[in-house]
Amino acid sequence: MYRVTREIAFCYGHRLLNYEGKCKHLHGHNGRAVIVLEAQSLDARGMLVDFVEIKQKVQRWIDENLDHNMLLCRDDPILPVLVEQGERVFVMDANPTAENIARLIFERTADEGLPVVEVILWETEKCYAAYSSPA
Ligand SMILES: Nc1nc2c(c(=O)[nH]1)N=C([C@H](O)[C@H](O)COP(=O)(O)OP(=O)(O)OP(=O)(O)O)CN2
Repeated sequence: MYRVTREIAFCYGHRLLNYEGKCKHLHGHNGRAVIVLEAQSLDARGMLVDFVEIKQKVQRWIDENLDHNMLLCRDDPILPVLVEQGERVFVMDANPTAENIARLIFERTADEGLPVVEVILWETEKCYAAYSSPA
């Protein structure tokens, strides 16, 4: 089995709903997403997937949608205020935890047709969450 990974750094703001702690307030992170692809065989070039293809498909989407953006839950009461002020937001159906951001990037990578098996989202230097293919 072969694996390739590419790391994508991006900055985002968020806050957690239904959470008692400092993360219930608006704050930001320098996050890193690690995209893990897996396959049993290689193409004629000897590659599982060209690292450049991961950049073109996944990093571009992250740059355009998540980077320097506020990731907020659809139910967040501050959402209409920010929209009214012309602020940039990315609306999530779920609470914007590291787990749910990892899943969001996983599903986007799969939608691009890449053989993704895991996405790790480093939210801080010390904490990460991962989402992998259902068994
Ligand atoms: N399982 C999860 N736990 C937490 C999440 C999360 O997404 N999933 N998110 C947060 C906060 O958003 C953020 O990550 C801050 O965490 P915290 O450890 O409190 O902050 P620091 O890394 O700055 O820790 P210090 O010890 O204050 O340096 C919380 N939990």
